[in-house]
Amino acid sequence: MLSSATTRVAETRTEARGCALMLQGVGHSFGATVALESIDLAVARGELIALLGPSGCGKTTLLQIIAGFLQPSRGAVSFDGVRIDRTPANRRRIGMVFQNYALFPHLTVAENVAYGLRARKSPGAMVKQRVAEMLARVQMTSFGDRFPRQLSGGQQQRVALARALAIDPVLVLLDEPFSALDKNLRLDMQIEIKSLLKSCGVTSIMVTHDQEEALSMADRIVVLNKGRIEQIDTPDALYDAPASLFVNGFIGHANFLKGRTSPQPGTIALDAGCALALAGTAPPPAHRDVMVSIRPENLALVSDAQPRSIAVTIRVVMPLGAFSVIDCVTASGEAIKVSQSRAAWSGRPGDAAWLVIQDISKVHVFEATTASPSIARA
Ligand SMILES: Nc1ncnc2c1ncn2[C@@H]1O[C@H](COP(=O)(O)OP(=O)(O)OP(=O)(O)O)[C@@H](O)[C@H]1O
Repeated sequence: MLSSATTRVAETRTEARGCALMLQGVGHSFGATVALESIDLAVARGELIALLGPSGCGKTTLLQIIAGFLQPSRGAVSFDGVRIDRTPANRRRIGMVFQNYALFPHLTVAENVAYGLRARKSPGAMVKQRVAEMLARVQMTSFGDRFPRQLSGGQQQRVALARALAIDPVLVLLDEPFSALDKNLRLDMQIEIKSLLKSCGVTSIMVTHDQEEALSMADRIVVLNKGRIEQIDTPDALYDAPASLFVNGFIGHANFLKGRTSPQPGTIALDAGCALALAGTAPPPAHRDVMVSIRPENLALVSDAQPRSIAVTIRVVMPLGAFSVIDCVTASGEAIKVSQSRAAWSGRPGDAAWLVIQDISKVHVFEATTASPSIARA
């Protein structure tokens, strides 16, 4: 009979075989600074993962550990079930795309793409064929003889990706890949690079502090905060069911209103002066201070009081094309933003109005007092 330790090792190997990259208890400290606590993450083959979080949360440290530029202080990194945390970076077959592209300025586009293959001593004919293949893939065939300085930001980005993919990597790591591009080009490049990575079927991990970028690109997002994982989920699940107040505030826009749970199960008295009847099956306990999160698009402004509506005064109306963002204030002094079709609201600053919650099941309630608030879904 197997001991429990042996069984656990066997289970771990089986789990590891089912995914491309596995991090188990990975932590890192720079002297007294704990950059990463204990990260557990399993990435499936072909998956595109975004590491998302505010400045200093440990994204770059984690990426460097995966790339092999940094040895973790604790834990194990495996690829296809094999430990790689002692494998040097140049033997991991990982393609990197950096923030500033990091193309070699003295090499042509074709030589840049060929660089990793030549470093691996691939035969000349094979290098030539692979470079042509990669340049065609990123639609840069006619740019092979140019130097990086003769390219636009978007074109340099494509070359950087072609160079990363040329070595037929098991993993592609992208470090803030769009931050040097202007806003208009950024969305086009996000679409292009996502479809390229997906068509190659390569497993990819992208670091970003831009939540919209993570939401639009990734299959799953790892939200990091102070060196710890707050939540790993699909973009939709993170938006619709945030596991903590931090995730709720970090992903998308949210209004947070103070309130207190009433003795009747599932009822909350808002400081803003109305009572909410929650729709979920797990209401928070009675007599607790709570934070109620309501997304701006889950509110509608109306000009007459309705049952369970929140009385507000309009402060600012910001027309944003088809939609307007309307900034209001409650009688208790709390600010609330509403996102509403421009045609649906014609009020002006100073007007009294009422807010109606559109879908109570999309309202989230967090206990206000704990450092790591537990969620009670409305
Ligand atoms: N070489 C280093 N020496 C000491 N502390 C470091 C070093 N590198 C990072 N840190 C610290 O480790 C923590 C995590 O840093 P890291 O660069 O991984 O964060 P990040 O999420 O990538 O931040 P940013 O988005 O600003 O790049 C921070 O507190 C940072 O100050």
